[in-house]
Amino acid sequence: MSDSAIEVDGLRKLYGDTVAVDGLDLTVRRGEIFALLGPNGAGKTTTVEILEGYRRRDGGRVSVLGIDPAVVHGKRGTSTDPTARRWRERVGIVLQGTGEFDELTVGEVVTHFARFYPGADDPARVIDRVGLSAKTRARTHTLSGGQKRRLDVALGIVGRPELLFLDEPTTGFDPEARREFWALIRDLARGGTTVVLTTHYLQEAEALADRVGVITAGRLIAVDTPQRLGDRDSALATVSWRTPEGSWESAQSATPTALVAELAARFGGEVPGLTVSRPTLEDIYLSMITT
Ligand SMILES: Nc1ncnc2c1ncn2[C@@H]1O[C@H](COP(=O)(O)OP(=O)(O)OP(=O)(O)O)[C@@H](O)[C@H]1O
Repeated sequence: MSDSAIEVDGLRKLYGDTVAVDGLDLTVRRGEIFALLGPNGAGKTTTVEILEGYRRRDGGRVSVLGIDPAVVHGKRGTSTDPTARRWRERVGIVLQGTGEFDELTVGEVVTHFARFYPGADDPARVIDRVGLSAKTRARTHTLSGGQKRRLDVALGIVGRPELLFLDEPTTGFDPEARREFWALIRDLARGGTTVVLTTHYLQEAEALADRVGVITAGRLIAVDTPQRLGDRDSALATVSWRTPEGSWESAQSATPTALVAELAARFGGEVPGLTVSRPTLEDIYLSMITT
């Protein structure tokens, strides 16, 4: 079995004259959490939808769990085509916001979706994992925005997928729900699930991803761990402190430890208001997409 869950080589997608994806190369390893970052319109959703078998491509080579998703395009999980059916059973998808199923309750919807998968998880357990147990009997149209999103996630994982796609999964979540969601995703990854997510929350990418990829104008311009992206780990540190007169000073340094030692000697001990910081993932990301 290949080490890669996803292999993409020279992917291209046009909408009329618009080049949405322009020769994109990407490898996602089995078992990793991979975050795709990029500005609005960069081509993330188009790329992910091609990988999910929901959109046709115009060029390039794509393999997802060993299958070209073009083969399953237009064939649903209930399809009689055995290749399409088996592949769809192995892939979980959380699209950008659905979460409403007329008069059905949360419990009914999750139980209904579970029937599509031979190895489905227990619906009650899944509802509990996404923090919706108290809403099991609630009709889906009565859920809040964040609760509908949790239901989307429940439907994405109820089939116990090998590979899970999450498109902006925590939009509308409150901070506590977001942290609970991160714990759930880490738990799935520990259990061997490969996770590909798109997000505009850099903090989310940093908290979750083993590697991040930055897409601009339909190309992948950088791939690395959140800690090393754009040489972040070797970027200059900013040291700030308060002077005896009460004003603030700061200096950039490649050797912040030495600078702090020097300041400590100068102050004869504690340095007032001392902070040492490196560029955040957001700083690095913004410098990448604006150059
Ligand atoms: N169905 C479509 N028809 C025509 N153009 C489209 C279609 N879908 C996307 N595009 C265009 O393709 C480009 C890439 O869009 P895409 O939705 O993949 O970007 P994205 O990175 O997911 O953006 P966002 O962060 O806003 O979700 C954009 O220029 C968009 O306008």
